Amino acid sequence: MSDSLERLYLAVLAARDLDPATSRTARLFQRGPSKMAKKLAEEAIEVVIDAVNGDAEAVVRESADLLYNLTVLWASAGVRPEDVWREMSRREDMLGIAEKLPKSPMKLPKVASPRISARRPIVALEGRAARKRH
Ligand SMILES: N=c1c2ncn([C@@H]3O[C@H](COP(=O)(O)OP(=O)(O)OP(=O)(O)O)[C@@H](O)[C@H]3O)c2ncn1[C@@H]1O[C@H](COP(=O)(O)O)[C@@H](O)[C@H]1O
Repeated sequence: MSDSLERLYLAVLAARDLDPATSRTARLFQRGPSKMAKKLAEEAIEVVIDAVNGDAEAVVRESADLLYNLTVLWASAGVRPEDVWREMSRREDMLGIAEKLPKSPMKLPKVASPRISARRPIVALEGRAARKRH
């Protein structure tokens, strides 16, 4: 999936300077981040509604629209796909999303693999405020 998103991101960057009269992407760049954010939010709501209605095919279509609008907003914000992949890897290295850690401190295996010993100590996060202490 990341390959598809990276190809789309490059296509969005290339379309930024096209004629807004013929390119939706160029039109979104012309109208700015608030319009991009509005479109992204609209697509997210469309995905939610279709999912609640159990319309899997519509969820697929709207998810593609959502990802398109997300890559446009990334480009506008100067965020690259690899920046997001790096953050996702960082979370994966912390044994999954921090909020999902067990409440008690993790007992790491006696013979830790190099990757585990290099990891920061794993602690349960009480909630969002705790996450700010990173
Ligand atoms: N991947 C996409 C892509 N996905 C979705 N969309 C557009 O986003 C729309 C979905 O959002 P909406 O449902 O809100 O669209 P809408 O119902 O027409 O409503 P409005 O946005 O017009 O208000 C679709 O109708 C598509 O026109 C896309 N438009 C462009 N791309 C790619 O972006 C690149 C640049 O294309 P251009 O923008 O055409 O230059 C190319 O690689 C394209 O394949």
